[in-house]
This record gives sequence, C-alpha cells and structure tokens, in this order.
Amino acid sequence: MPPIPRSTPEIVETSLTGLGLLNTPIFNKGTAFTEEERDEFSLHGLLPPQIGTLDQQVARRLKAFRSQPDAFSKYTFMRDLQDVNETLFYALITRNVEEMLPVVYTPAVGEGCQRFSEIWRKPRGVFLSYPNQDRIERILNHPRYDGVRCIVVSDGERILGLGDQGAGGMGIPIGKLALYTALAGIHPLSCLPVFLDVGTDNEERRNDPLYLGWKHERVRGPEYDNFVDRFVRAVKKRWPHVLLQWEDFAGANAGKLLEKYRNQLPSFNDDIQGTAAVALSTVLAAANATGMPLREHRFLFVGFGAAGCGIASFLELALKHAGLSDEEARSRFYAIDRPGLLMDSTPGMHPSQQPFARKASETESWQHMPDGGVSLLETVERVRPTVMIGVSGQPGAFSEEVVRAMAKHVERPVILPLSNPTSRAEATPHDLIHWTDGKAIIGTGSPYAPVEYNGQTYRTVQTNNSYIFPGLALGIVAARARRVSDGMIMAAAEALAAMSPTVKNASAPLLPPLDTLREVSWNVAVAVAREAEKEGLTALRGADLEASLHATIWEPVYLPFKRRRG
Ligand SMILES: NC(=O)C1=CN([C@@H]2O[C@H](COP(=O)(O)OP(=O)(O)OC[C@H]3O[C@@H](n4cnc5c(N)ncnc54)[C@H](OP(=O)(O)O)[C@@H]3O)[C@@H](O)[C@H]2O)C=CC1
Ligand SMILES: CC(=O)C(=O)O
Ligand SMILES: [Mg+2]
Repeated sequence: MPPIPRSTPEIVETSLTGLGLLNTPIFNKGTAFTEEERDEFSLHGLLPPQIGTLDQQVARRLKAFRSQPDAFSKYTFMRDLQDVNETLFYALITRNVEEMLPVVYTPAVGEGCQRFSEIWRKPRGVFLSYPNQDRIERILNHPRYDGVRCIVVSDGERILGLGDQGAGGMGIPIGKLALYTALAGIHPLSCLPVFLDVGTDNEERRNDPLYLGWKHERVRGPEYDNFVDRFVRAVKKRWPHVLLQWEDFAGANAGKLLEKYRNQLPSFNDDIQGTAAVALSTVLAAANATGMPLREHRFLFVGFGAAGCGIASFLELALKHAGLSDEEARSRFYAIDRPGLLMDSTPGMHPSQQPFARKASETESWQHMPDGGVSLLETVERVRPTVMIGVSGQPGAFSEEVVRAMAKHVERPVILPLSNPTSRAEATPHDLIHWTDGKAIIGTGSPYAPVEYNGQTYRTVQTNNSYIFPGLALGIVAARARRVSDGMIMAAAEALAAMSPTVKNASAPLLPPLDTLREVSWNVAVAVAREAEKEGLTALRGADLEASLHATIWEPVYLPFKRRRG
C-alpha cells in the first residue's frame, strides 16, 4: 500500500511552564523534554535527570500495559495514560493497533462504561446534563473548545449491547474519538466527546452511591427532544462546520435524530450508517469468497433496530446498483425482531422497520408460534438465507439448531454475529465453525482468537464500524463537507470493499488486517472527500481538497517547544 501522506511537523508554542505543562496531556512529553526545554520551561527537578525518547517511553508503557492482570485493568491503564500524555497514548496505540483496539474499544470499553463512576479520575469531554440546559451555550463557548472540528455524542441509552448505562456511556464517545485520532490521524484537540445526561432508567446505576450521573429517570418525549434541540442549536452556533456523530442512542431516537438533523449540519449516526458500510463491505467480500454474486443472496436479520435497518437499507441500495429492480431487491430481506419475523400484521413497528416487513399472507402455510408470530428457526427453514446478520444484542440468538438448519441448505453460509461486546454476540466463531463443519464465513462485532478445528486454523474478521467511522470523519472534516450524504457512506463502503483481500484471493480474509486500519481510514477518507466534491457538498476542489486531507493528519510525535512570553 502507498504510504499515507503526513502533515509537516510544527513547533509547539506555549506559555505553560513547570507542573502546568507536565499536567497538560496534549503537551506533556514527560521524560522526553530536552535539556534546553527543561531550562526554558522550569522543568528541572520535576523530572528524573535521564532524557528519554518516545520510543523508550512506548517500550516502558507497553511492558507495564502487558503486566496488567486483565482487560479492565488494561482499559483503566490506557484511560489514565490518555489523561497524562496524549502523544504517548496515541503512539502506543498506533504502533500496536491489534493489541490495543480490544482494550480502548470493544470489548473492554463495555466494562469501562459499566464501571465508569468507579474509575473516574479526570475530566475529559463535556457533560451536558438536563438540569444544566440553560447553561449549554455558556459551557460550549469556553475558549478551550475553540479548535473543535468533530463531536461524538451519546445519551448512553444503548451502550453496545449492554443497554442503558447512564453517564457511564461517556466511555463510548471517548473511545470512538480515540480512534478518530489513532486510526485517522485527526488532531486530539479537534475532537470533543459529549454526553447528554438525561437521566437513566438503569436502577442499579441510580442506586449506586458512587454513580456520577444525574440520578433521575430518563427524560423522554418533548422535553427530551427540546433538550437535544438546544444542544444541536448551540453546536451549530458555536462551530458552523463541526461534524456531529451520533453514537449508541436507543433504536427509536437513533433514526429520528439522524433524520431530523442530517440536513441541518454535517452529521451521521455511526450505528446506522457506519455499521451499514462495514457490513456491506463484508458482504461484498463474502460474495467474492463464496463465488455467489451479491444479487443472488437472501438476507436474514436477527435484531432489526438502528443497526439492522441501516444495514438493510444500504444492502438494498447495493442490490439495486447490481441491477435488481426495487421489488426484487426488497424481496431479499427478512427481519426478525423481538416479536419474531416482521410482517405487515406486526403491531408497533417503527418507520424504518416497516418497509422491510413481509406480507403476512406469504407465511400462511408456515408454522406459527402461539402468539401468531413466526420464529427464527421456521424462517431459516423456509427462506434458506445465504447471509444471517445478528444485531440484537442477544447472546445465543444464533442457536445450534438455527445454524445447522441454515448450513443444511447453503454451501457456505455467511454468518455475522455483530453484537458487542463479546458477551452479547449472537454466537461465537468457535460454535459456528463446529456447527457448520468449518463451512461458515464469519464476521464478528468484537475480536475473537483463531479457532482450531479438524487440524485447521480459522480466523474470523471483525466486522466493526471502526473500519469506517474514523476515515469517514476524516473525509468529512478535511473536506469541510456541508452534509453527509448516502453517497458518501456508500463511497466509504466501496473503498473498504476494494481493500478486501478477497478481491485477489477468494480464500483470503474478508477484510484487511487490523494493523492496516490507518491505511484503510486514509483510503476511506479520500473516497468520502471525493464523493463530497462530486456531489457539490464541499467548496474545496481537486488539489485544495487533497491538501486539506494531508494537512488534517496529526502524528503522535514529540515536537520542539518554544516559550510564549507575555
Ligand atoms: N459490529 C458493529 O460495528 C456494530 C454492532 N452493533 C451492535 O448491534 C446491537 C444492536 O444495536 P442497535 O441496532 O443500535 O440497537 P437497537 O436497540 O436499535 O436494536 C436492537 C434490536 O434487537 C431487538 N431484539 C431484542 N431482543 C431480541 C430477540 N431476542 N430477537 C430478535 N430481536 C431482538 C430489539 O428489540 P427491542 O427494542 O424490543 O428490545 C431491537 O429492535 C448492539 O449489541 C450493538 O453493539 C451496533 C452497531 C455497530
Ligand atoms: C461498534 C458499535 O458502534 C456498537 O457496538 O455500538
Ligand atoms: Mg455504537
């Protein structure tokens, strides 16, 4: 792969000195401050005499990281490091992506959110709580946020598959933005994690004396909508070009907020659109691997909320691009949600589910459950899906019976248990490989160790939106795109699909290895920015767009410091 262009290093100019400098994570170099810098910034005596290098610091921290007893301790170790020295934090991640990703991101970030109040140390990001709603503008107007170019916001109601985590949900915007920087090179000071604290319906959290969020039931209805609206209006006023990424909102709010705001500012919902892009790339790669073209596949979803509806919409678009009529494309989808197979007779569906509901008449001769619904097993037997996608957050939803039934009818079943974290996956690769006699083509939301079966080693890819959102954000921010179109999401998916090792070798892994995520993000960013240019969504053109992409890249390296006086 061609090397990613880097922006030219600069000099850091600051008036901070002594402990003030050492306690500012974005400036802190710790033992790597040079002799001259120690003179200039009054650092003598605060640091041991040996002058270190970033390489040595990375080696030291890596050793300490590896000596942590478990994933949660590693997560806290990394959160602490981020609050002490950001350059070192990002150097450690970028040099060890495969090892660090499961810690700063899923699955460990899940426990990080559940135990957020227990491990809270230092402020990071902005908490906007419902009782503080009159102060939103004032809070965001602080000069410390002058450089913000992208925001990831959550209200903590659907944290991975772990449900309502209240204020602990802040761990997700922090983790996502860490990947903006680590994987796409967006400057840490451009990134602002925001948490909208509207209370929590998680009683365990509310009853926890250590809980740090607003101890109140979730605010819902018009009060919730108005609160979010005040936030978005304040954001638009403060930073007219900022990118707003919605993350881990519960099903009903996720789709509603995206539709309401996507035409008001550059904005995307990662669970709906980022997930759709990575799932589409994975399915395109699986089509290469199975030799069965996309247009011949039948898709069965288990869990049809924000992520499920998003994936289905983009797969449908791709089927139409592949030449299917609207009707033919729609006919390839079956969606199981809590009531079973979604049919036009199913009560209480939300608007994004309805278009994918099947006609009840179609299932007249099928076996029905006592409540009139159709089960997953019955749907598998009748439909013979070639691709089964799990986004339900229900561990065990892909039971042995269901998987064996699917494998009976399909030579290479494509099975994607995408729910996170690991404890919420619909099935494990180990089980899927055993139940399908090694025939399943698998993508999981969180990472898994390779599986040994019949003397062969099976590796599964991580079908996670982390392949998409960092590059998508870089493309949007660098292009200063006015909006985020479906075309830009599709461009991201196609850029990733083009990098699938299956393009050259059908038996290779579906997605590029995790340690190439920086290259992936760069390619995704370029494709997204070019699509914005093509659709007239950016004022930047050709060489200017290219230059802006390059200039946006920040590297975790130590720069020389100069004292600002007066
Ligand atoms: N790999 C990746 O990149 C991503 C993975 N995900 C994962 O997908 C999962 C779902 O996310 P998201 O779609 O945003 O969440 P939603 O809450 O919007 O959707 C989940 C859906 O599953 C339904 N459901 C619950 N129980 C069952 C069941 N037993 N059988 C069938 N359906 C069921 C829910 O119904 P009800 O509302 O009634 O509970 C809901 O409609 C999460 O675990 C998340 O971590 C999400 C985004 C990206
Ligand atoms: C990966 C992700 O965004 C989720 O599980 O919600
Ligand atoms: Mg998410």
